[in-house]
Amino acid sequence: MYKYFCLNPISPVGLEKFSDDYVPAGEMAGADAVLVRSAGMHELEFDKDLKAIARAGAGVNNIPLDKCAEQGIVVFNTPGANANGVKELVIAGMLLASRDILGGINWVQENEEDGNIAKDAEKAKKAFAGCEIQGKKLGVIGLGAIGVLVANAATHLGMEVYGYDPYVSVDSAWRLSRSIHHTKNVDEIYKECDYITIHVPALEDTKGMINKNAISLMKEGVVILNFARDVLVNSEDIVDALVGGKVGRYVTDFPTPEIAGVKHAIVIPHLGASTAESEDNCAKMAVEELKDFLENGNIRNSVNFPACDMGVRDKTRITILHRNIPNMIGQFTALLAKDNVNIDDMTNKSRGSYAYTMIDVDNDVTEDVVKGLEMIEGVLKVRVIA
Ligand SMILES: NC(=O)C1=CN([C@@H]2O[C@H](COP(=O)(O)OP(=O)(O)OC[C@H]3O[C@@H](n4cnc5c(N)ncnc54)[C@H](O)[C@@H]3O)[C@@H](O)[C@H]2O)C=CC1
Ligand SMILES: O=C(O)CCC(=O)C(=O)O
Repeated sequence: MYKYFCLNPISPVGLEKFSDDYVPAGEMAGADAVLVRSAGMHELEFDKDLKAIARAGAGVNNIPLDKCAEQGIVVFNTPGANANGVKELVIAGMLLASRDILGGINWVQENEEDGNIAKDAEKAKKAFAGCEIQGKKLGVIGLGAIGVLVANAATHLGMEVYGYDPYVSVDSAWRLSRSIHHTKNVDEIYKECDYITIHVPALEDTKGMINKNAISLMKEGVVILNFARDVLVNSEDIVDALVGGKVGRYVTDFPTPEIAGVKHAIVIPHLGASTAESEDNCAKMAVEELKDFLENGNIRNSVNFPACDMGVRDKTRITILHRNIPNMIGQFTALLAKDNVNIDDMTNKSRGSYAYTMIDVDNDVTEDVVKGLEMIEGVLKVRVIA
């Protein structure tokens, strides 16, 4: 029996995929797995029962990845599962920034008692006029799951699209429309584009990337869209640029005290992935990843350990999360051989400082063998799935 704990509400469509071998836990302590959306986990303590955390979403800056790795806790995310939801809101954001739709709707609400509202609207509407996005230049920074969808959709709306991503994956490159101008220098986007949208993770080298230097290169009245993370945009610099008029509109999915209420900022309460479809997709993918890991030891879509897959388990499987250092496999196999445990199949994968070894064996595995494996310097967590 496995216990899972949801730190945020997770779509029941996903949770229904857990079999009767899984029970929801009332608290995190003692859970084998945690499901989370945006809840901050940096201040939490994890106990030794916790084996995996699944982020039902893309961004993992709310999870202490290194601390988890050190404790042998595998962290998963659900790449692409909410990308369409975000893409649609980015398109809406561009339209809200181009035409004063919100101002117009507010005007109607303020004048709802006006018996002459139809006639008065025809006079008032010039205050809410705007421009079209067709023919304008859009710069997309970050061509991953979301960036590619936004870039492709914008071409269908008649925009001229520039894309920048120095680490673009082969899959993303395949999906990207050929009409997109692939730039190798982000400054080209800053200088050329009327709309700039960022779709990169919050990392040390992306934090504050939109700052006064970047903004100084941009066109007067540029529209900046941020559906990635608040920290990517320097809040003082964006407020100054909005007040001074250099930035025409800043559309962000991340309310902060600094930006909420600033004129020409369009602030949305983190709704990018809040669609039934995205929530269901993320929850289903997260649950599938957890089940495959807990039942078979397979790792798919982890952000702190390597991908590793030995298929559906049909015999006793030993899984070892460990540091990526020499002579680990030699020590594991020597220890098993000493106890006459016959290895049927095994695999080892590494990623940065960490590695993972899966071993299928023909015999039962004794407590002594498990203790012996755990005592090997560099081993982080040992599990026997039988
Ligand atoms: N508003 C919302 O509800 C949501 C926000 N997000 C945010 O959007 C981000 C992107 O999501 P996905 O597209 O699904 O992730 P992804 O991992 O598929 O794509 C990120 C892309 O950014 C690129 N990148 C990394 N550093 C870069 C840099 N310095 N310059 C240019 N490109 C760089 C990577 O190569 C990758 O192609 C997430 O990390 C998350 O923070 C994601 C989903 C929902
Ligand atoms: O779960 C959510 O609503 C947040 C989605 C998000 O920001 C992400 O997937 O990175």
